[in-house]
Amino acid sequence: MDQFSAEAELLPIPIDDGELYFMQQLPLAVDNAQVMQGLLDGTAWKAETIFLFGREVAQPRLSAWYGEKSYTYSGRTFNPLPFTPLQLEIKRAVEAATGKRFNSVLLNYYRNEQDSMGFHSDDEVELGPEPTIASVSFGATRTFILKHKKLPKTVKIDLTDGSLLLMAGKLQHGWRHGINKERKPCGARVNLTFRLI
Ligand SMILES: O=C(O)CCC(=O)C(=O)O
Ligand SMILES: [Fe+2]
Repeated sequence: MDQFSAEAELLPIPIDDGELYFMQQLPLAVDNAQVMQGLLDGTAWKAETIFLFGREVAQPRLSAWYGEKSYTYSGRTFNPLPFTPLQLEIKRAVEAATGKRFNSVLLNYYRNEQDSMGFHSDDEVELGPEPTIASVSFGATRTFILKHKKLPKTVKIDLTDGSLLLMAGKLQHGWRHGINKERKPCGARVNLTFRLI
């Protein structure tokens, strides 16, 4: 992948109440399919549970937390595993592309069209007042949906294989985001959200 090709440009997506940037292809030393396979095989995937109306149910996806600091997410504290070499390589590429630093990553594995992520803001206090979160996707394209908290506004972004989405500024204050189930069958997708705690 050519570092200076148009695909590897981090471009702003105009949005009210926050900052959003998109890069079509994060420049990496190996191709996306190899990275995807490495992440599928080399991650300690877990079916985390959540409490829904007083009942414990499995989240509709698998996930794993890696990095240098423990972290509270959806009211639960995660003790991360140390970064793997592949994660460090992706982190290095993300830091080069964004000029930002990260020390943890949440990985999510959407096995098929039935897997999803509910609407939320990544606004935990550990992330600071204006969290900068870099989201890298591999595998099947899924639609990332942003819903404004106060206004009837929705923004949809196709997160394609190899893409990088950067959320920054007041975005987590103004918006929630999530991934809906798909009606049509689709393959597996892995997403990494790099964060600084
Ligand atoms: O899978 C995605 O693109 C979204 C992930 C996300 O919102 C998160 O990890 O907080
Ligand atoms: Fe999120």
